[in-house]
Formats: sequence, C-alpha cells, structure tokens
Amino acid sequence: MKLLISPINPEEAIAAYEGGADIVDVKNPKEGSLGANFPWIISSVKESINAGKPISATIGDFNFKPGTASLAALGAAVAGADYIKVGLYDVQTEEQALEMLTNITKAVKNYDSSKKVVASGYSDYERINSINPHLLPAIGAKAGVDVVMVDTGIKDGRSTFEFMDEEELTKFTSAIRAVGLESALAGTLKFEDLPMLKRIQPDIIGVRGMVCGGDRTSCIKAELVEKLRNEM
Ligand SMILES: O=C[C@H](O)COP(=O)(O)O
Repeated sequence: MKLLISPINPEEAIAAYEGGADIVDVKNPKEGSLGANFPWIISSVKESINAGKPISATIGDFNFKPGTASLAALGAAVAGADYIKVGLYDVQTEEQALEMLTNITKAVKNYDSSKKVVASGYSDYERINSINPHLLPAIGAKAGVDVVMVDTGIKDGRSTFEFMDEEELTKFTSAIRAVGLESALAGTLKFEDLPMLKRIQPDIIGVRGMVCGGDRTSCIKAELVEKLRNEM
C-alpha cells in the first residue's frame, strides 16, 4: 500500500515528505473534501520537496461541468501535479461521470501522458446524492483514468468504514483491480483501521486527520506520518 498524505501548504508538505509519504496530495479543505488549492501553492509544494516524491492535487468537489473541470485539471497539471484528482460530488449519472472523466483525462494526457488522473467517488454518496462509487471502476476504465478512489464527501468525523464495510470495500478494490486500475481509499481513516486496510489491500490509502492527531483542521505532524508508515 502506498501512503498519500494531504497537506495544505509547503510546511505541511515537508512534514508529510519527511515522515515518509509516497504521494504528497495538495488540497484546500476550506473549499470542500477535495477542495482545490491555488496553482502557486501546488508549484511551491513541488519545489519544497524538490521532486523527491510525486505530487497530487485535488481540483474540487465537482458538479457536472466537464469544461470547467477539464480546465481546472489542466491547471493542476501545468502547476506541477503528477496526479490530478477530481471529486464527482454533484454528479449523479453514469453518462455524466463518463463525460466528466473522459474530458478531464483528455485535457491532462494531451498535455503530458505520464500524468495520472484520479477519479474519486464518495463513500457517503447516499447522503450527498452523488453517483454510487461501485459504478466508477467500469466508467473510469472507459474514460482512461489511472486511479479510482473513495473519500467521504462530508467531513464531519464519520469514516468511510461507517458507510462501506470491509466486504463492500474489498469488492470495490477488486473491481478496480479487475479493470487494470489502481485503487485508493480515504475518509477519516484511523490508526485502528490499519488491520482492516491491510486485509482489503488498496493500492493507496489517503489520510489527513489521522496524521494531524485526529483533528484535520490542525496541522500534519511528521512523527505521526512516520508512525503510520512504520505501522503499515
Ligand atoms: O485524500 C485524503 C483526504 O484528505 C483524507 O482526509 P481525512 O483523512 O482527514 O479524511
């Protein structure tokens, strides 16, 4: 399992990097679960870790706006992100998800085919009325994305495990693997979830709150990233 850590600024990015993150994922929680940060923050995070690790950037919890999302995805790629992550938040149908992901992937890969697109659904999709994440492996494969993930849409302390149990998450990650893509799980994961995560074996786990000491509005601590790295 690779470890993706979500800092909000270069200082936190250095803590994530020094603690042993495999992917440093720039986001802006003030603008939502997968809120986008500014292009200059993405660039300065990239500079601060000096290409030591791949950078990811979230482009937002999107509604159905394929043009806006494609332009945002290109912006993140130009700013230096190696992984470009989109949340299909107010996207309800398979057709909408396919149109979003196809155009985002085209925008990113036409710029640089080595960059990766991450399609994120939400484990709490029922309470936010978004697309069922189990539909995303097939749609993601058709659209040409690289990674399919789930996170929680509402950050109110409830974990992905409260919405999808071990059996369901195992089915989800297996379906992603079966179509040749990488899987990522996130959403208020905790240290005590590690045994279950090891059984599910996603390719990537994504965290913030866990390495801030439980409060995702606090800041990332390198020693907690290191502890997580060691326990993984
Ligand atoms: O992509 C990962 C998310 O930022 C997870 O954040 P969280 O662990 O605070 O839910």
